[in-house]
Amino acid sequence: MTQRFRATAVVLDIEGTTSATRHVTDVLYPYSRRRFARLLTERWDEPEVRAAVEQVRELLDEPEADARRVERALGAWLDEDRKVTPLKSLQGIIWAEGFARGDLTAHFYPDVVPVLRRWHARGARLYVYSSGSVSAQRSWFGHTPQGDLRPLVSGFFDTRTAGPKTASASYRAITAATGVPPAATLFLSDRASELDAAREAGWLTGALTRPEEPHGASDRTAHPAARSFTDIDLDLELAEGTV
Ligand SMILES: CSCCC(=O)C(=O)COP(=O)(O)O
Ligand SMILES: [Mg+2]
Repeated sequence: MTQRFRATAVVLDIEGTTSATRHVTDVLYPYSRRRFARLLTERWDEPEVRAAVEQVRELLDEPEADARRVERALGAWLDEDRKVTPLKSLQGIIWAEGFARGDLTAHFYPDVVPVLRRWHARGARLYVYSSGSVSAQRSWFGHTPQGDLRPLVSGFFDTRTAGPKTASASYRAITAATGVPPAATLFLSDRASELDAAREAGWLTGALTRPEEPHGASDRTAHPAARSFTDIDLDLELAEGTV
């Protein structure tokens, strides 16, 4: 069923929305898991690695946790698919290098890229908000089978720069950064808990209910539901009171 939204900006979730969860869990996750030990031993003193290690120690409440202990924690969080900021930061470092080397390629559902190009050409502003780090998001959009999609995107947000995806304050922080009124901002995600938080911040919401997605919102979600991007009709005429 086609869903019509009057919005000037669209904020995109990645996993389960633009892209297959399986590609993340079956390709990217094992790639990072195999490289954590080396990153933590050989690059322990790099500021980005150190900052993430300190966050891991805080979460564990173990200020002296060494590289082996940190690696074990990262592995456990991966097993549980915990979207924890330091895990995502360290994965982002590893993945950025993997994409740059040509080891990794992103996945986008076939309906997504033509629609994003069309929306962008018509003047919509596109943003990304994912649990994956901004560095991972840039690499993902920069290395797709459909080419480099980064020119389509006006800004990237993650749990470090905006906050947790299930907190309405995070969506308010994104609104402050984009300057686009909440009522003219559409968030597309597969997770009802994220959509609930965006709606609480006054955003428009669209649930992606792709049948092949394991965590996808059900068709009976409280949010307007679309099975693919071709079911989303974006009306770029500015709604009264949104400017
Ligand atoms: C390319 S970003 C890596 C994907 C990832 O690690 C992740 O957790 C995605 O979660 P999302 O918020 O996009 O559902
Ligand atoms: Mg998602």
